[in-house]
Amino acid sequence: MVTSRIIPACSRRVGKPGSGMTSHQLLACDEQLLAAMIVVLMGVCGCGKTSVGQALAEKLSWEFADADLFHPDVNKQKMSAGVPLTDEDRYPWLRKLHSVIYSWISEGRSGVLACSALKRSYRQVLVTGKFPKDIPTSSNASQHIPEHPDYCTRPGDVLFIYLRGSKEVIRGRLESRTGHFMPVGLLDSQFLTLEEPDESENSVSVSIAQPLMAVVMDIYQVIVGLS
Ligand SMILES: Nc1ncnc2c1ncn2[C@@H]1O[C@H](COP(=O)(O)OP(=O)(O)OP(=O)(O)O)[C@@H](O)[C@H]1O
Ligand SMILES: O=C(O)[C@H](O)[C@@H](O)[C@H](O)[C@H](O)CO
Repeated sequence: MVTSRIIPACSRRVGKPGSGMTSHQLLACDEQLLAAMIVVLMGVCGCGKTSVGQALAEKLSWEFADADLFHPDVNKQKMSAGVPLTDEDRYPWLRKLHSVIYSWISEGRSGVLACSALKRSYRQVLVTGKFPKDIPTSSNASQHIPEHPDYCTRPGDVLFIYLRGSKEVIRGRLESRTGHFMPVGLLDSQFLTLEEPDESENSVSVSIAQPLMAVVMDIYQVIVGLS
């Protein structure tokens, strides 16, 4: 169930789901009306970003990327060892994910990105590609990846879908999950780090306390409503 909805700043048309045409083909038909749309499924570990994201992207015939595949090994080793990531660990990773978003947009392809994006500042890096001003100059994040001043998306290009659930429900799902590097023990720190998106961000909150395909359909209806 969608409980709070924040309408994106910029209304848009996207490739009609189920039309049989890719968003790229539709863009070629009418460049004025159609634009790529990026949906970021965000939330704490185990909220369903990957499962929901894969099913949603398949239903829409959109691109899909899982942010976990973009972590450097050192980040995964840290999480596997039960140590939460820091801002410095996350910023270069978020910048890489911004590049994924930007390449989809610049090629007129709509896409779904599964990414925790726990803090507001992380979501800003995803959207703008720029690090916050207060990042320490000594940080790995600012040293390893150069700034791209004109490398940003437009308002409304990126819609955040916050997969909202209780710690109890998510803990239960994580305890049943197998073959994943993320330990259940990091769930508390994920909730502590989480800054839920507010009215100032292009965001929609969706309850995950329902079957997987019901979550997917809630999000699908939001997207159809924007097209
Ligand atoms: N709505 C749902 N109902 C029941 N089980 C679900 C639902 N959504 C996801 N799951 C299950 O919960 C577990 C966690 O889901 P998933 O791995 O997709 O979460 P995630 O947010 O991508 O996690 P992480 O951030 O750790 O990669 C999986 O075992 C998945 O099958
Ligand atoms: O920001 C973070 O702490 C990370 O992205 C984590 O959320 C993990 O990548 C994910 O949850 C494990 O799969």
